[in-house]
Amino acid sequence: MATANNNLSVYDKATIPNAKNFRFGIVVSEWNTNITEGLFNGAKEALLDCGALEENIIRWDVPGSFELIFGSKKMIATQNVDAVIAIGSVIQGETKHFDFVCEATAQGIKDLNILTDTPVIFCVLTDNNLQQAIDRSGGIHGNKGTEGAIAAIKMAALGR
Ligand SMILES: Nc1c(NC[C@H](O)[C@H](O)[C@H](O)CO)[nH]c(=O)[nH]c1=O
Ligand SMILES: CC(=O)[C@@H](O)COP(=O)(O)O
Repeated sequence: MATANNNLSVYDKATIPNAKNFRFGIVVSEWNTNITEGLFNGAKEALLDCGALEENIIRWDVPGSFELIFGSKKMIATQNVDAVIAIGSVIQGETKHFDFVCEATAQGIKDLNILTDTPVIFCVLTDNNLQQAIDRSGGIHGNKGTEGAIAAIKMAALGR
């Protein structure tokens, strides 16, 4: 189902585990910060709404989405978190750089989910233009940050 038909911010709290006993790392890319701040706000609000404690939400900033990989790896290694939300916004420019950044970031985050025991949520928008990013970071299609937070809670609770 395309996002256009599926609001990213809709969740039923009755189906979400309580997050009060979990610690969350959120690694945020500084590229397109107007977008990533909206994603972060959506994620933090959803975590708190589902019972997470403010002191159990650790935020680190990294230069770009490619650096989400190392930032998430270091967050896992040093901060004793139950899940990491990797937040980025990649927007198509004039060259093929978009393709390489998106692919490398997705593959790197996938690798962390294989190589570590801590779930890393891929909360990275990969948009053709700024409007698509705006629409998915608190706009008409909701907030992928909210979606990422719910995924992080569910994955942190997996097997508990
Ligand atoms: N163009 C975007 C980038 N590019 C930067 C890379 O993510 C990386 O920081 C650089 O290649 C140095 O390693 N990053 C985004 O997050 N969003 C973009 O639109
Ligand atoms: C995703 C990118 O790296 C891209 O926004 C950079 O823009 P350009 O391809 O015009 O150099």
